[in-house]
Amino acid sequence: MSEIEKRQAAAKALEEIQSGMRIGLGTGSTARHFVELLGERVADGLDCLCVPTSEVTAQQAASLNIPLTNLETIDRLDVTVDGADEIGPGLALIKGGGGALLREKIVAAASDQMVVIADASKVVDALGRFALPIEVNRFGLGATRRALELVLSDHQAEGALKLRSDGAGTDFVTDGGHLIFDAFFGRISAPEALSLALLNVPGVVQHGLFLGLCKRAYVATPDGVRTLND
Ligand SMILES: O=C[C@H](O)[C@H](O)[C@H](O)COP(=O)(O)O
Repeated sequence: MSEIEKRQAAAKALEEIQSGMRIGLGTGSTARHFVELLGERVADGLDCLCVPTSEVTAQQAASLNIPLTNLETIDRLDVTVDGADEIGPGLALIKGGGGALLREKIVAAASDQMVVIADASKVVDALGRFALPIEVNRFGLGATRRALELVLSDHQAEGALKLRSDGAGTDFVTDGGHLIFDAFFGRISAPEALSLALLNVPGVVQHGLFLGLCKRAYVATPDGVRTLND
């Protein structure tokens, strides 16, 4: 996806933002454009209060003087704008390619609406081509891995579990201090059942299937931005 298309999708989502709104700020290269554009509106006098979904987004937003708060101080958000790794039927999503899935899901669930911004390559007929991130507690990692392997086998995963590395030979650690397994399914035919099975593993903190959360997606194509509704 070109940066131009990411920005076009972000600009479309920005049209939904009105003064006084409480906004969840997503994470990733597409959400980054939204935060940048929101920062311009704030500089022009827009009144808003935002909850970031990662330390990276918090730093970006703070650098743009976007007013930030948290979910202890406020109960609900009007809207969350975030990217996605895959957008499947019914606007079911895979998220967490950047490791922010836990905070992203907490913030999306506390929002009246979740709006996703992406390019057309993210839209799929069935979820699972992108590896599903599964955030796990470090304690009991071997036991969690074995339990997850059973879940993968029950759900006909095409590949193995892979503990995410940070690229420098050490484990990737999330903002919450957890680790991530990436699970290669190929095709997820029963997302709801898979979600429940994963959450049933004691060491699993959260997974990157976002089901029933996204209300609208703005998908940038070379011919313009398409709107998908759930
Ligand atoms: O953990 C990261 C998030 O779920 C991102 O929103 C997702 O990976 C999409 O990122 P990008 O916009 O960079 O493709």
